[in-house]
Amino acid sequence: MHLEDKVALVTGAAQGIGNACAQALLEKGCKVGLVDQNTVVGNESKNNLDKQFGTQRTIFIPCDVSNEEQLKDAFKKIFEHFGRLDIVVNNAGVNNEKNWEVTVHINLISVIRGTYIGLDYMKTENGGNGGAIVNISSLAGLMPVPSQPVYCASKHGVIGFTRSIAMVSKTGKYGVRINTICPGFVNTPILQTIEKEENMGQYLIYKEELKDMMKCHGLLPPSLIAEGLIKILEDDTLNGEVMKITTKQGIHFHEYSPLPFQANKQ
Ligand SMILES: NC(=O)C1=CN([C@@H]2O[C@H](COP(=O)(O)OP(=O)(O)OC[C@H]3O[C@@H](n4cnc5c(N)ncnc54)[C@H](O)[C@@H]3O)[C@@H](O)[C@H]2O)C=CC1
Ligand SMILES: CCCCC/C=C\C=C\C(=O)C/C=C\C/C=C\CCCC(=O)O
Repeated sequence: MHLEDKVALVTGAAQGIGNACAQALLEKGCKVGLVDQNTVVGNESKNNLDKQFGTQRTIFIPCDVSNEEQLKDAFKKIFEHFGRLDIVVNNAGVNNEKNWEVTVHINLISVIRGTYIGLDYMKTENGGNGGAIVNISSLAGLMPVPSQPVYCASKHGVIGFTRSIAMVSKTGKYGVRINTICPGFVNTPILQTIEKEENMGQYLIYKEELKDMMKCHGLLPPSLIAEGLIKILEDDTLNGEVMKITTKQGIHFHEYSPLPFQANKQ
């Protein structure tokens, strides 16, 4: 996809990985709908981006992605404001093992819903222009992490959903590519949650182990995840792929064995 003049919607865009993705999309000439529940930081972010790219290139929509009506309304506002939608980045996420249902709701259910709403706007049979959806998972979506069972489950779910819906999109000729990105530890405010009882609950005892893991593997800059996003968007051959980003290997793809229900077709 050629990114100049395309319109992107990024959830969790106020800070961290979402903000880096918005910045990278703007650098490529996109217009970006910034969606986040944090109105204060969201407005600050928009102001910062306005200084670099001008006031017309972004719109900030306050929205809790786990609220169906708010999420649908955010898509509608961004579509009506810019007149089209080409890219959706379902990035908003939390780490909460205490109030764990919230983690499933934000990290998995809202990603599924964001994908379905995105498809409604972009798929060609609905009169859309086609496009691309990128769902942000985690390396924790590919391996167990003892202190984060629900976070892990939500991220495994994102990968299973994304790979499956990507196949549907291909066979249904939706014209929309759907991929996922799995970063290792990234230097963003979410890492501070491992220090807090309100986030970790019974797993707070693992915080030193997690800190050691971070020290051992190192932290990725959010800009590298944005670089991975741009690679996926610009390469029209990618669909249903799981991009991994680590300090050791940088940007690379997870390799799977052929699927049983595809083997006969090849
Ligand atoms: N930082 C890391 O080490 C890694 C993060 N990830 C994933 O990347 C994504 C982004 O995380 P970070 O930027 O690191 O976290 P962050 O905490 O810095 O940023 C998350 C953003 O999402 C927003 N958000 C949270 N819940 C929301 C909701 N219900 N509605 C709307 N906005 C909401 C927050 O306000 C915040 O602006 C998450 O899905 C996270 O699980 C994946 C791998 C590693
Ligand atoms: C593992 C959860 C930590 C607490 C939640 C806060 C932030 C979330 C971060 C992640 O999603 C971390 C991603 C991966 C952790 C799993 C393995 C680390 C291996 C890193 C590497 O190989 O570079």
